[in-house]
Amino acid sequence: MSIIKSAFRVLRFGSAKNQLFSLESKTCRAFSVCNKLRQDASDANASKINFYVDENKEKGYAILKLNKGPVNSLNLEFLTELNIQLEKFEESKEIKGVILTSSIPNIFSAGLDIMEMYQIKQDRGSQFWTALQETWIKLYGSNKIYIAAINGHSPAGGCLLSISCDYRIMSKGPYKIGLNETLLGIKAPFWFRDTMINTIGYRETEKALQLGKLYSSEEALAVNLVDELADSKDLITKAEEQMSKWCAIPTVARELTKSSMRRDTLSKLIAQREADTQSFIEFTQRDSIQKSLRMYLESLKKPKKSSA
Ligand SMILES: CCCCCCCCCCCCC/C=C/C(=O)SCCNC(=O)CCNC(=O)[C@H](O)C(C)(C)COP(=O)(O)OP(=O)(O)OC[C@H]1O[C@@H](n2cnc3c(N)ncnc32)[C@H](O)[C@@H]1OP(=O)(O)O
Repeated sequence: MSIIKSAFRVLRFGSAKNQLFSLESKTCRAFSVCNKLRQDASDANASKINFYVDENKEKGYAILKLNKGPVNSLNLEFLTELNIQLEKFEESKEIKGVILTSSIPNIFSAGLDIMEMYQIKQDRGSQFWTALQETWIKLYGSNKIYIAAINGHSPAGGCLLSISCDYRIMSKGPYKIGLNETLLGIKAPFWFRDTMINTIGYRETEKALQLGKLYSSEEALAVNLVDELADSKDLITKAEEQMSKWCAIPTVARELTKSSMRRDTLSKLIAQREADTQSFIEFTQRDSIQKSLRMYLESLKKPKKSSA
């Protein structure tokens, strides 16, 4: 816990502001295969391998594979580890860009870990929310090139991760992506909303957020929520091709352009991080919200109907 607390302090008070101003399936063929891979991911998780990093310094980019079974849900510990890794990328002279993907079949990320909000406690809740803010600031405000290779479902916080990147390629298949918070009885935070507006525009975001819409991959492409679709087997190759293209652009000009496009959205949260954290705690502690979260958790835990 003390490691988390010190990392939390570094991340909380460390580089976020400087960073801002310095820059600126296909479905598994058989359930048994899928379950085996899931189990492997869970085993790796038990030994605390929550993500893998594959750095190709010659080509100038890294592949970051989320690996926190079963569904890459974002809890405090995972976010803290991710933030440390994102900081390492940011400081690297050799790495120009990162492909963000998942090693778990059919799942990019299930978003925030609902257990972090259910029966929330002030102390941990604040640390959790601050770590999430930090992840977003680091990703959305990064100087580096981030390409999301979305290999499966990507609801809510999973969608936020991908729309914080510079380019998104999604696997063809029965996958869903979007900000579905209203379906959980909660309102998407303003910085989730604004990142979505910056990606798909105001009107589409207004509809999507009110309805809690989860887009199929084809629908996501049609509204520019993702930039490209790929067969699952080609996803990483396509992301690498795209990365090479982005890496070939003059770095400073690209960074300044990115920074100028994203500065206002980032500044809004940076100016009110503590108030945003407090709102999160107050809002999440409400009885009505806790009731919605409990019902949602129960619905997730219901035994799945056999597809046979
Ligand atoms: C005045 C007020 C102002 C307020 C301002 C601030 C307010 C702030 C409010 C708070 C805002 C928070 C924003 C929230 C963002 C989020 O990200 S919330 C999380 C949303 N995520 C979801 O809805 C996804 C839920 N999961 C799924 O739909 C499916 O699991 C899946 C991803 C499609 C995968 O399906 P499948 O492969 O069939 O796996 P499952 O069997 O469903 O799941 C496996 C186990 O994982 C558990 N699980 C799934 N998702 C989560 C999760 N997000 N958190 C925790 N746990 C999860 C699931 O229960 C299964 O568990 P077991 O049954 O124990 O195996």
